[in-house]
Amino acid sequence: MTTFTDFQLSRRVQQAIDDMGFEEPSPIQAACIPLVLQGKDVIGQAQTGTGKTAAFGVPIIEMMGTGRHVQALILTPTRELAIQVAGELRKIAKYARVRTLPIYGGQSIGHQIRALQQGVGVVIGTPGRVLDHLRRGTLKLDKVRTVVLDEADEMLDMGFIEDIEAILKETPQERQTLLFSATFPHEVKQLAVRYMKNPEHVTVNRGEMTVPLIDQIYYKVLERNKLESLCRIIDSEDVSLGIIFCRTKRGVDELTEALLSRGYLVDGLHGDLSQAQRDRVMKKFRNGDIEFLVATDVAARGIDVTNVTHVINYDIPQDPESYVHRIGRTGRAGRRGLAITLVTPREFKLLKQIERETKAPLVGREVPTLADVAERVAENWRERLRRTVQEGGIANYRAILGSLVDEFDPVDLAAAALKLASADDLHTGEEEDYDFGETGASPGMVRFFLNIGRSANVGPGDLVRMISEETGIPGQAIGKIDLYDRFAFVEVEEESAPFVFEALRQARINGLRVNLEPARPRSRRA
Ligand SMILES: Nc1ncnc2c1ncn2[C@@H]1O[C@H](COP(=O)(O)OP(=O)(O)OP(=O)(O)O)[C@@H](O)[C@H]1O
Ligand SMILES: [Mg+2]
Repeated sequence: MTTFTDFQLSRRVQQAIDDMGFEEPSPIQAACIPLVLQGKDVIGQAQTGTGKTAAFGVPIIEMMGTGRHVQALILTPTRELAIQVAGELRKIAKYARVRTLPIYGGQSIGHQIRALQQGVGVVIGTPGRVLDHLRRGTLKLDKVRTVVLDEADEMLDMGFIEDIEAILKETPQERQTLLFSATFPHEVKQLAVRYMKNPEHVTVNRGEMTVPLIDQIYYKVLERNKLESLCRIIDSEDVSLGIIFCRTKRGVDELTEALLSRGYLVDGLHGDLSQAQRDRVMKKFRNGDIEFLVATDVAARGIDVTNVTHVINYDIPQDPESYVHRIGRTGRAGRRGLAITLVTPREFKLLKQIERETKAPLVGREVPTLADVAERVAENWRERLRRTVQEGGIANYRAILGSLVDEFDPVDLAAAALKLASADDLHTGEEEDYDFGETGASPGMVRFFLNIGRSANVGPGDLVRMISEETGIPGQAIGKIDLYDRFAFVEVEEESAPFVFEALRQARINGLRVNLEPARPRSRRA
């Protein structure tokens, strides 16, 4: 087993590592630190939350020479990540007297210029702002020894590649180049080699892209019930801190509003906010002042906040890499985490693709019914009562009950107190829920009425195939089909019913408009 002392680091750096509480190097650190110290170019791939930052940060600080020029440049895709990586490097450099500085858009450039003029050893920046400084002549990279692309596959992707090339041109040819990420699509590795000299490839946990400590589940949801489904899921989970990912900035704003108005403690983060707002939101999140951060993919990569117990993909990620990074915001540094993905019928194919490419063990679950949620909430209250009785300190409250104990049944009194204490939190009656009711179908099946218009030449086999293609559910899940001239009755398994219903409601099979409804849909309120 490797220990940090095996690297024979200077006392200043070793002491800082001890202060950070790192007892032994993680596998990616064990493999990369010696290589980087030898001056090698490295492509380092390891799962999310396994210490890649220190894998390059420790040797960079260790190798720092004297002089007031920039010796190392670290590029990150987002401002929040630049700030965070700078923070980690500052800790490693605590005794080494190395100045580190994050430079990123949205922050006063004058402030950054003054800081740069004082002499900075390690610059951590986003490409746009780094280029800005290069053009103004306020940043010189001609003596840089080491360049790191953190989240390298993202940095070498369309959005950044031109900027990266322009920045690399300003650095010496003989520089050391380090690339790190949890994901490296094959094409990126091929491209990356162009900027490197005989790079060493370090891959930890080959073949497993996601972290085993993260449980991965998905819920099939209907587009129109998505918000309600999300709320039920959150209500039935014991969340201490979570991130909810949306596809668009507008989606973030809308969901943040909707959750706030339902009384959840949330705030939103995306690229259209001012830097001051972004800083405020991140601070609230890191302090645990909010329960959920609602964010675009701006928070998907690299962000390290301890105690994130839940990551929820409200909108399914558009590619497997994004999935890996998003869910990697939980389950970090050996902790457990839960990743939840909501999938609408149209997105089912995407889910299958993610499952295939990440080999992610995704388990499907049913959205909790209101009764399920109510039971979970009730159980939480029972647990709180149990704890309060056991912990004691309630003698004064007993006294307050006074003569009530003679007038009423103690259980009635307790129930009344619970009613007051829980406010609206506890649901005691039955409520509206999704219910297809009795539809005269075979056991375990739900029967749909399908209006197929004037498509006289569609046979039962065609229908099964089309439904299966459109929804991604296997043909076996589709039962008896009664085909008439312009309509059909179709049976599907009960658990797939809402799903199939939604998919087919929107579908235009073979250019024909399809109207579908449960043979007898109804909702009830007791
Ligand atoms: N050797 C270590 N021992 C204990 N904790 C560590 C060690 N190395 C790093 N950590 C901690 O683990 C957490 C995750 O580290 P880091 O952010 O570097 O992960 P990462 O591999 O870069 O993840 P991502 O792919 O999400 O960017 C951090 O809080 C970091 O301080
Ligand atoms: Mg990282």
